[in-house]
Amino acid sequence: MFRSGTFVAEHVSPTTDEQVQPNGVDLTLDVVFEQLEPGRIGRDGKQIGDRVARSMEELEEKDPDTYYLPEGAYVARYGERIEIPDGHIGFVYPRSSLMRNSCMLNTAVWDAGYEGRGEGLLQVHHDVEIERGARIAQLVFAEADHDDVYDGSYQGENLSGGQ
Ligand SMILES: O=c1ccn([C@H]2C[C@H](O)[C@@H](COP(=O)(O)OP(=O)(O)OP(=O)(O)O)O2)c(=O)[nH]1
Repeated sequence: MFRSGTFVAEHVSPTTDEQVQPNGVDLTLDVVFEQLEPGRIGRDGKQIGDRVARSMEELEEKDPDTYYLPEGAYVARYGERIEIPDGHIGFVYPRSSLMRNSCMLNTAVWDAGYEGRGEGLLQVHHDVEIERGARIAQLVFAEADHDDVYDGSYQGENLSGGQ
C-alpha cells in the first residue's frame, strides 16, 4: 500500500503545506551539477565522475536564483532531508509540469533506512528555466518487506547543507 502525503511529510524536512500532496511530498531543486569526467561502475565498486555545480550567473540580472538549462543531462540535488522509514520503500517521480516541459527525472530505489539529501538525473530535452527551490519531483512511500536496512556509501549524504 502507498502511504498518504501527510505520512511521507513526517519523514521529509523542511516541508511547507504547498509540498504535501495527496499521495506524496514534492521535492525542491537545490543544486544542479554537470558531470565533467567519466565515472566507473565495476564488479567490486563504483566511482562517481568529477562534477561541478552549475552557475546561475547567466540569468542573474534578469531572474536571480534561476538555472537556465540547455538540452542535456544534469544531476539535481534535492533541497530536503529524506528518511525512508522501516517497513517502506521510496520512489521519486518527476513533477508533471517538469515532464510537460519536455524534461524528466530518472531515479533509482530509495532504501529503507536511508537518510540524506539525495539526487536524481535531470534530463532536459528542451531548454528550460528552473528556479532554485522550485518543486520538481514527488516522493512517495510504499510499504515493503526488507532485509536489513540501508548501510551503503550514500548514507547521510549532503546533510551539512553545502555543495
Ligand atoms: O533516485 C535516487 C534513488 C536513491 N537515492 C538514494 C537513496 C538510496 O537508498 C541511496 C542508495 O541507492 P543505491 O542502493 O541504488 O546505491 P548504490 O549505487 O547501490 O550504492 P551503495 O551500494 O553504496 O548504496 O541513494 C537517491 O539519492 N536518488
